[in-house]
Amino acid sequence: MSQPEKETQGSGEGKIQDMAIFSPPVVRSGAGALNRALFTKTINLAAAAVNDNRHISKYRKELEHSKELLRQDRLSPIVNHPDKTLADQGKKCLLLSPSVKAPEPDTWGTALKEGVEKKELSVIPYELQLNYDYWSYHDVITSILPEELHDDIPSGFNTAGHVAHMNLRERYIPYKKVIAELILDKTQNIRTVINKVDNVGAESEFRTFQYEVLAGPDDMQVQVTENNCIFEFDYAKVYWNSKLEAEHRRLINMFEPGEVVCDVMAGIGPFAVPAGKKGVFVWANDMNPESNKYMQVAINRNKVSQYVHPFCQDGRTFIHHAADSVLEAHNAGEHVLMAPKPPSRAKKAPKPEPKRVDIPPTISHFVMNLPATAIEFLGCYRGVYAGHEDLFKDGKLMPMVHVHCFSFKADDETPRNDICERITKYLGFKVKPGNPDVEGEVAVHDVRDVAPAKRMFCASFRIPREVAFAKRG
Ligand SMILES: C[S@@+](CC[C@H](N)C(=O)[O-])C[C@H]1O[C@@H](n2cnc3c(N)ncnc32)[C@H](O)[C@@H]1O
Repeated sequence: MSQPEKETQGSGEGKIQDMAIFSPPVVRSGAGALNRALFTKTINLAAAAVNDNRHISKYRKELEHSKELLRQDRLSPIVNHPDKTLADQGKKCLLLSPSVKAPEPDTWGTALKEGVEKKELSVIPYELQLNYDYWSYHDVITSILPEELHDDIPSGFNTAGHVAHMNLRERYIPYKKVIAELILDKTQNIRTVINKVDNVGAESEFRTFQYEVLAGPDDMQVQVTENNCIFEFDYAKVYWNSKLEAEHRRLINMFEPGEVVCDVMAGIGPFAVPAGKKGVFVWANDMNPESNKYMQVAINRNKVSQYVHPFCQDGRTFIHHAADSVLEAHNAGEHVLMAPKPPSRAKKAPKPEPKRVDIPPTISHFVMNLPATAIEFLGCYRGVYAGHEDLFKDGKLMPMVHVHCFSFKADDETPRNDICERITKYLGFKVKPGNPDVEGEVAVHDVRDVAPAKRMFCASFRIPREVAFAKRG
């Protein structure tokens, strides 16, 4: 087993080599448990003992300027004097670069020499103690993993509240416990580390995954804040991806207060709940009963129940159902009363009336974030407004669909053309890349990388009139 290392300074080494003395001991102790004690190291340096503390900042500046001061991440160059009696009197030292040797005045620069001549400084040896807490995740893991695994060190993970979710590659599996403990130690607010267990074909229709707990308690009940809303949920039972926050915000920014949005695969409501908070009516559906349950929790927690209506249906049937039930709600005069801003105390103005906001008759946006298959649901828009041409007269725009999907990673038009071909096939209407406000044209937004050759996109287009007003089958 490797032992804690004691490193001494070589002489006449280059700067890069000097700084290598700050790397952690190499501890290739295998895949077992993380032995933090092995990461203790003593580094022999020189220090400038400052005789009068009033001179500290002057010499700190001068030695920094002459590059004799130690500059090392996460280390302050000002330390207590190594002599306990002097330290108790408050005496301080400035740590010096490894190229300065205490017993060799010819390694001292002018600032140091002048300070010594004036008897304001003395150059002394200094044993710097570093331990496990000092080194970063990357430092420690590099010293544990064998060199052949250094090319692709696992460093990224998804988080959901206090849970770090890894997707470790096969060759790092023997080190999974060590990696997880390190992540726990070196990442603030992480209490549990899990690894996705790859069972071919086991990916659930609700986009949840099988996992194994690598470190910390098996506690998947998490709380996250996204787009100013709080979500509490069981990460083992519902879909959540913190990397989608910007995409959620991008679409939410397109929704206007008082419009209706239909989120066909809403999950626990990361589009719906913040949209509701800005006064958008949302028909929010998810087929997973657990998502529906936690969406209700988020609706209550964020006080958006007037605006966000949760449903638990198959998205395929929900598209027609939503269009019909929004129209019914409108016809029934459903509305919200918005509390007015309280009048300023100075003015004795009468209390303003609450503002009435009616549910409009039609849906302005449909959101479909189920990238693996949502395009295949597009046939369900056929007849969504059958017999309701009147609702879209006088220049009223047709609803906009935002459908998420995967395609190839390429700098040219290939992914856009591929997506439009698939939309054409499932919508039953010829579309091409272009301006989403023009019938038959689609704007394709590049959302994020998901795999080396695969990206996630969002295709936005208005439902063609021929599709929306077709007879229902
Ligand atoms: C990728 S997640 C997206 C959830 C949410 N929109 C978000 O951005 O986090 C897809 C969701 O679709 C739901 N789902 C899967 N099949 C469905 C279906 N046929 N109808 C409605 N929802 C479905 C899953 O339960 C899951 O919550």
